[in-house]
Amino acid sequence: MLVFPNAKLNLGLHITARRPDGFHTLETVMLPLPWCDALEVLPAAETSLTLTGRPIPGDPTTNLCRRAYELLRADFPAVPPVQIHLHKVVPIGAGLGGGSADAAFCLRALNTVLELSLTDEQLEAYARRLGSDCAFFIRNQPALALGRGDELAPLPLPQLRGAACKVIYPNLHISTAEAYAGVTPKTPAHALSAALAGPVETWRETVVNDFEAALAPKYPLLGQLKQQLYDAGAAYASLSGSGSAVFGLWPGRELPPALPLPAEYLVWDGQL
Ligand SMILES: C[C@@](CO)(OP(=O)(O)O)[C@H](O)COP(=O)(O)OP(=O)(O)OC[C@H]1O[C@@H](n2ccc(N)nc2=O)[C@H](O)[C@@H]1O
Ligand SMILES: Nc1ncnc2c1ncn2[C@@H]1O[C@H](COP(=O)(O)OP(=O)(O)O)[C@@H](O)[C@H]1O
Repeated sequence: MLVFPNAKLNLGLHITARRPDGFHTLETVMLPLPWCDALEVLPAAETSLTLTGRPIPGDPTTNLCRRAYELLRADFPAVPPVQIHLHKVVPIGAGLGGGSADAAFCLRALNTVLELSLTDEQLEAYARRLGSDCAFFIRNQPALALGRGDELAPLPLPQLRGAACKVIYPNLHISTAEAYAGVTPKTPAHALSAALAGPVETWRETVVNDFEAALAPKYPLLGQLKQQLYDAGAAYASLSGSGSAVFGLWPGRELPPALPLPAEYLVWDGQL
């Protein structure tokens, strides 16, 4: 079975408290971004994971696809071995949730290939054990995320349907744990879902990603890229998640011409 794990964007992100287990509670809205990896899962004589494309840091045995399979095998010891191939496209350490998407799409593909008949609720429970963001990718629809980022409620965003979007990855890996460590949690001035109910043009004043201020002293480049997107006419621009990818939105409009950016940056242009 061949699937295409897509990335996500965060629209606003409030870090509201630090939990005793070291994780943080947050309020964010996530939406699927059609920038995709390719993942194939097939029954096989022996279990294997092969990787092509963008190099993934860390030991392949800790790859989230492998961990997804091991998690299911622990509960279903009779499942046959599988051959997994991941072609990595989405940049890593970008705030685009690429690894989390691979994990969730792998769980979904294994559910089909191994005929486990798990429900979305059950798949979300497995996904949560692999990472805070993973559960989002099981249903893979725009959602308000609370708690550790894994308590999800659908939040349709009709004003963004078909919006033009540009994502810039400035070839900079930001560790999620390090980014959280730099933020002082606080109660948000107003609820994110209320701010997002307004026209996209108002979001510049009302929708905030708390990681931006925390990362600004160390990475002034991120603010400069955001300004470049506004200068190119974006209705809204922001860091995604804990960065380093920055995106701009042009609802109901064409994308601007290519921006002057260093050759080593990756740019995704498309429609939501
Ligand atoms: C910041 C967000 C926003 O959507 O996305 P990314 O920027 O990573 O894409 C997420 O909260 C990232 O979720 P995810 O990438 O799944 O994180 P996890 O693997 O669960 O945790 C990695 C590390 O981040 C910190 N962490 C993560 C989630 C959370 N709610 N509180 C935390 O403090 C912890 O230090 C943890 O050890
Ligand atoms: N399949 C995978 N793809 C990407 N990263 C993976 C994968 N499996 C494990 N990882 C680990 O997860 C970390 C975070 O990956 P990712 O979700 O892409 O980050 P972010 O959401 O911050 O952009 C990486 O540093 C990598 O070591």
